[in-house]
Amino acid sequence: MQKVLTIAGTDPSGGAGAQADLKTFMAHKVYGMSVITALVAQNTCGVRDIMNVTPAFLKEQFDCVFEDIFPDAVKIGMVSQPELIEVIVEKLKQYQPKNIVVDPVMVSTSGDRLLAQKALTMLQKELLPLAQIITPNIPEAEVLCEFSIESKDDMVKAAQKIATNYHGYILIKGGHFEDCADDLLYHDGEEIWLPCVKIQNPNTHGTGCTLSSAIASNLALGYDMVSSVKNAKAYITGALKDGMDLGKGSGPLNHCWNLMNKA
Ligand SMILES: Nc1ncnc2c1ncn2[C@@H]1O[C@H](COP(=O)(O)OP(=O)(O)OP(=O)(O)O)[C@@H](O)[C@H]1O
Ligand SMILES: Cc1ncc(CO)c(N)n1
Repeated sequence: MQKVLTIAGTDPSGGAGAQADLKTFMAHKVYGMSVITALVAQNTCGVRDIMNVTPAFLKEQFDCVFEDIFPDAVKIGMVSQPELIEVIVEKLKQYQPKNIVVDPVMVSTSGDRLLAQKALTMLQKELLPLAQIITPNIPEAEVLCEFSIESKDDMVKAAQKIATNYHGYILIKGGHFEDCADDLLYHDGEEIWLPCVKIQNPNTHGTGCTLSSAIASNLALGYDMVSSVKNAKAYITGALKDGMDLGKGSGPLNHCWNLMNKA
């Protein structure tokens, strides 16, 4: 059984964060584990409050997992404090897991800031270099490349700029564009586009969490990076097409979309 760990914040309404990650792991038939960075009081309408764990408690959780059930892949999501990023960097260097996916979560779908400003430098300088792949959405890619992204050409320029400081795979997600949801996978000067028509579904809470967890699951299952990203894109597209509609805001995804027998 392949084991996958998420290091992330929570969502009590189950659509994003660690809860979405664990559902994604389950749907990929891998064994899911979670190290929690923060308790987040949120739902489909927005974030109300954040309670970060202490660095010491984060360390304990890390050791509990790695001393007992060593993961085949690790996905890192919301970490908003520099002290917590520091612990993650230290522990990843200590344990050296093979497949590391970093979703540089900065702002929630509802527009709430999830990354403290002073944590950004630490994220860019210390955490991103440890990842095999990073998965920024358009606003996050704009922060990393320091110019605004209006088109697919800009996505390529952004990836090229980010690649001057970061040498792993870069997946820039196009979900925030109006007319299409094409994602760009960039590595070593090579561009691979993952085209997708925009699905008319306002319920996109946790799409980024789900995509990065699906990539981690596929890497743990032994797929190479390009296949892992393509499989994950197919998974998120299927979940969006399912059209489940829960909650009063931007609703969550149905992770059972490919498991349910729809007669
Ligand atoms: N309406 C849509 N139709 C098709 N694909 C979409 C749509 N919205 C998002 N996606 C896809 O979902 C994945 C996640 O992208 P998105 O840009 O929404 O991430 P995100 O902003 O980090 O998500 P979140 O912050 O909500 O977790 C990408 O593959 C993107 O192309
Ligand atoms: C805990 C958490 N991580 C990530 C996101 C981004 O959607 C969110 N809303 N909440």
